[in-house]
Amino acid sequence: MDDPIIQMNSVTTTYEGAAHPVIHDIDLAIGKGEFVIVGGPNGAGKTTLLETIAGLLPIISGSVTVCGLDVMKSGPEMRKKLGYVIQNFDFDPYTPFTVEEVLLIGRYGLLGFFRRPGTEDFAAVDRSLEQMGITDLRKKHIGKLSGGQQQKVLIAHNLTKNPDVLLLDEPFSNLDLATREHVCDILCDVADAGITVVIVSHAFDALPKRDVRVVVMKGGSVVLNKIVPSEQVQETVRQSSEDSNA
Ligand SMILES: Nc1ncnc2c1ncn2[C@@H]1O[C@H](COP(=O)(O)OP(=O)(O)OP(=O)(O)O)[C@@H](O)[C@H]1O
Repeated sequence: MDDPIIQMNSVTTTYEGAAHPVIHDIDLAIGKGEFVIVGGPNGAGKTTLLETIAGLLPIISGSVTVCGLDVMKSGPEMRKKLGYVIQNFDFDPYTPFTVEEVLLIGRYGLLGFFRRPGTEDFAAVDRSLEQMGITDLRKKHIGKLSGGQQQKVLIAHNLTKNPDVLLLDEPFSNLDLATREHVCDILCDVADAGITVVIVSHAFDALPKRDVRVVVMKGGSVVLNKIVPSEQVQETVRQSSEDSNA
C-alpha cells in the first residue's frame, strides 16, 4: 500500500510484568479513510493492538508508525493526530463536567492548557455534538447520562480533536441495536470524510454502508485481514472468529 496512515511491521508487544508477549509479529497497513473492524474472541489481543497503535505499550520488536510518526519516538506529537475511545469507560455520577466541557477538554491538546477556548473551538464542539445527534445534551452533566449517551459523548469528545485516526474499543457495547446502526452510520461518514476509523468489536452486528477492512485476531496474531463489501462484514467476522475458535 502507498503511504499507509497506520503501519505495523513485525510488531510484538507485551504488558509490564506479563510472562509472555501478548501480540506477536503483527504486520498491518491501513490507509487514509479506511473503516476497519477488528474482531476475534475474548483475550485475542484486540485491545492490546489498539494500545500498541496508540503507543501506550512497550514494543519488544518491530515498529509502528501513525501518520508517518514512530509511536515510540514521537508519542506526544502522534497522539495529537489520534482519537481513542477506550472500552467500558464509566463516569462517576458526580463528575463535575457538562457535556460541552468534556468536548472542550478534547480541544485542550490543540489549545494548550492556558488558552481560553475561542470561536473555532466552540464551532468544533457544535459540529461534533451535531454529528453525534446529541446537541440537546450540551448543558447536561456527563455523570447523569445513560451509558449509551456517555458513549456518544466520548466519541464526540474525540471528534472535536479533528483526528486523522480514530480508534474505538467496543464502542457499541452500551448501545441498543437501533443506536448501534446509527453510530455505525456516523462512523462510516467520519471515514468517508477521510478519517481512518479502527473499531474493536468482538460481536459486530451493525450493517456498515461501505466496504470494510476486517481484521480477525486469535491468540495475539492476525488470522484474517481483508477488505469485504458491506453485506459480507458480519458473516466474515462471525465465520472467521468461529473458525479461529476451532
Ligand atoms: N494489563 C495487562 N497486563 C497483563 N496482561 C494483560 C493486560 N491486559 C490484558 N492482558 C492479557 O493480554 C491478552 C489479550 O488481552 P486483550 O484485552 O488485548 O484481548 P481482547 O481481544 O481485547 O479481549 P476482550 O474481547 O475480552 O476485550 C489476554 O490474555 C489478557 O489476559
